[in-house]
Amino acid sequence: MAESTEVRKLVYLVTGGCGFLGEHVVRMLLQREPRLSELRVFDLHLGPWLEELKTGPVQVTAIQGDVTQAHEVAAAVAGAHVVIHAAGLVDVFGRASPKTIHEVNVQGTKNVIEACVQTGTRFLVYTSSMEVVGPNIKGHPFYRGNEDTPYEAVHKHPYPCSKAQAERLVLEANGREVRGGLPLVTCALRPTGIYGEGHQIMRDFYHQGLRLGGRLFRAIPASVEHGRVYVGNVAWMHVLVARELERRAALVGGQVYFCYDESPYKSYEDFNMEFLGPCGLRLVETRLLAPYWLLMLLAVLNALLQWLLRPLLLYAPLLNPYTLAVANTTFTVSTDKAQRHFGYEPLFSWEDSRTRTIRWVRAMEGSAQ
Ligand SMILES: NC(=O)C1=CN([C@@H]2O[C@H](COP(=O)(O)OP(=O)(O)OC[C@H]3O[C@@H](n4cnc5c(N)ncnc54)[C@H](O)[C@@H]3O)[C@@H](O)[C@H]2O)C=CC1
Ligand SMILES: CC(C)CCC[C@@H](C)[C@H]1CC[C@H]2[C@@H]3[C@H](O)CC4=CC(=O)CC[C@]4(C)[C@H]3CC[C@]12C
Repeated sequence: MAESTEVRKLVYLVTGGCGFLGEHVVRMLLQREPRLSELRVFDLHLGPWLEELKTGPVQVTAIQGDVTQAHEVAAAVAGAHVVIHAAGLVDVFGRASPKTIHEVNVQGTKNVIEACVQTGTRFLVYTSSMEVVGPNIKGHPFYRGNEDTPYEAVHKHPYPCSKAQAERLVLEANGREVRGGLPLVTCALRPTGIYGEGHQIMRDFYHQGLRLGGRLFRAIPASVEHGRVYVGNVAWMHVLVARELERRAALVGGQVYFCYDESPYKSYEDFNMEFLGPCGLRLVETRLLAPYWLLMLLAVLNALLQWLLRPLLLYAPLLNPYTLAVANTTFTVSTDKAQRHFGYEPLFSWEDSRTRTIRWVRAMEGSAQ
């Protein structure tokens, strides 16, 4: 915990505070926000690790709740100075229904905004996503673009649709009068594919590699770049922008920021191998064996099987037409907007991010080494 002579007087609320990103935001706030007096962690499922955080100088309040329930959200928001809204249903695999995704991501966000307005909370940071922009269903590349790069954002999938709608609501709410008469200040952060300690899909790839005798098979051409950002840097960006929302309200309010750091531009699979390689897995070149049309056929078959089996069981593999399209379309960002607007610099270098992630993969049970 950071010791500081600054007065602790601020109350923060982190929704989704027990998720992959949320846990990093919670820990980062405790380490790097010296003005914090109380940290409320709101989630549908509370993690046992929260207990160990309750012994420091900051009051950590765990709130088991559902963002789709307006009264639960309002009770959690009341009296908070800042809300970081990271709760969301991250599902591109067809596990949840489109209705549920909409309820959590859109209605949940509406509830958070209304709670701020009703209770007088003035600062709201929303965790959006690169998916709000793309890749679009036409497969247009977004090559090292920034927040102002023109791009035809066309969505059909429930997840990006819901994130885009929610982001719009948050940005439109900037300037609304909250209880007490002052204006609400909001902004949205758009991470690209987040990686780091706790990343479930990395875990899945690692275990799949172990099952396949230490091998993974290349499905996507190495030339397709996929944007990635380290979870610690995404968390740091949330902490920093939350702090600066008050001081730089006129500049930051109503803005969107991509989350970026020094992670290299690579294909999704080559990037994963930066961590899985040192943990004993290798990527086998099978592009000739698995051309794009064959992968698309498998993806469509998976979607069909999911639909057929739905009455009996949930079949939700990683490969479906949507995930294949996302993985197979270049989408990378190159921007310094967060640096210009609120002084963001990545807290973790690429070497640090890589080392930390490798250490986490190695610590997983059944390591290949
Ligand atoms: N994982 C990624 O690569 C990216 C994630 N994001 C966004 O970051 C945010 C966090 O994502 P992750 O940490 O990856 O996902 P996660 O699934 O690990 O965390 C989401 C958290 O929200 C909670 N939650 C879900 N439904 C809820 C509800 N009805 N009420 C209260 N809490 C609820 C979950 O229990 C979970 O702890 C999400 O908003 C997601 O859209 C954005 C870009 C990339
Ligand atoms: C062998 C397959 C073709 C490889 C499948 C990989 C996919 C599961 C993942 C490739 C790209 C990922 C998405 C991307 O990083 C952007 C995202 C942003 C979010 O806000 C949520 C997660 C995700 C949609 C992420 C999900 C997994 C991939 C589709």
